[in-house]
Amino acid sequence: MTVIPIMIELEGKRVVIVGGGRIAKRKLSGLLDSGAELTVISPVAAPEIAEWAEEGKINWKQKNFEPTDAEDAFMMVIATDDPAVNAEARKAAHPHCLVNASAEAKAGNIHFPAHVKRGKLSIAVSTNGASPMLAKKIKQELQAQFDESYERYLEFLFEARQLLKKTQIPQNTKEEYLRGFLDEPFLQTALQQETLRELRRLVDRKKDLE
Ligand SMILES: C[C@@]1(CC(=O)O)c2cc3[nH]c(cc4nc(cc5[nH]c(cc(n2)[C@H]1CCC(=O)O)[C@@](C)(CC(=O)O)[C@@H]5CCC(=O)O)C(CC(=O)O)=C4CCC(=O)O)c(CCC(=O)O)c3CC(=O)O
Ligand SMILES: NC(=O)C1=CN([C@@H]2O[C@H](COP(=O)(O)OP(=O)(O)OC[C@H]3O[C@@H](n4cnc5c(N)ncnc54)[C@H](O)[C@@H]3O)[C@@H](O)[C@H]2O)C=CC1
Repeated sequence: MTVIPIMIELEGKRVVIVGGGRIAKRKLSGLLDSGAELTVISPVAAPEIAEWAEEGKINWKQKNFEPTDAEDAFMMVIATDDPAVNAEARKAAHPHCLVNASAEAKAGNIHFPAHVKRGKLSIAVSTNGASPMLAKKIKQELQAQFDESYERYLEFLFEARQLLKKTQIPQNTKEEYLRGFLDEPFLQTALQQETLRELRRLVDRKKDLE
């Protein structure tokens, strides 16, 4: 059996986090910007979780987990320090629910990979639970290799590709351009801006011909 990496949109989806400790906080911090409807079930929670609840970013139900808390959950993150509670929560999950069992790599049906995000670029590293620490180490190496400048670079690549699509340049030439943009010098803002200006001119010329 092998695991398949996917990117997932959680906007408006109900995500239930069981437990409110260090691990629940870490998983939540990666979920806050997803637009998901986040609910934490835990009698006690880390200060940051309490703050997020006060700010209205999440719901915090200050109580022990009960099976009804799993109702309608699209995803569950199970992260209490009590194996019996974790097992109860897993059992309560709907068969179609995405379940992250943080305390047992073999249980559940999704893992969170270590994640480098640079704007539109995402690099996820997974060891399938063999060594989360190696995943973290590789993430740190990738963070150094793909520094913050990649965020702007991805915006450039996106815009340049959209503009190219609007020109009348033949497909194989378009692909040559796109490949060219992957060369090192295009990481520089000046060249990015100059290229976008030229592409905009090409698009305008096409409009003039129409
Ligand atoms: C299966 C998985 C399920 C899941 O959580 O999704 C899982 C499971 C478990 N982790 C455990 C321990 C640790 N996990 C970390 C760190 C991270 N763990 C993450 C993911 C995953 N951990 C998923 C597989 C990822 C993969 O390998 O592909 C990362 C990558 C992402 C994230 O957490 O978002 C994040 C790095 C964050 C970053 O990038 O900075 C550290 C180090 C640290 O905290 O610094 C330790 C202590 C050292 C050690 O034990 O190795 C234990 C034992 C618990 C116990 O002792 O009871 C289990 C349970 C088990 O092994 O059964
Ligand atoms: N996946 C990962 O990356 C890692 C997972 N772990 C595992 O995650 C588990 C949790 O670790 P931490 O967050 O550090 O523990 P923690 O002690 O900081 O937090 C445990 C939380 O569970 C809550 N809890 C206890 N009983 C509950 C109940 N009946 N209903 C709802 N909530 C309840 C507590 O209120 C507390 O907020 C550990 O047992 C460990 O096995 C540990 C390290 C890394």
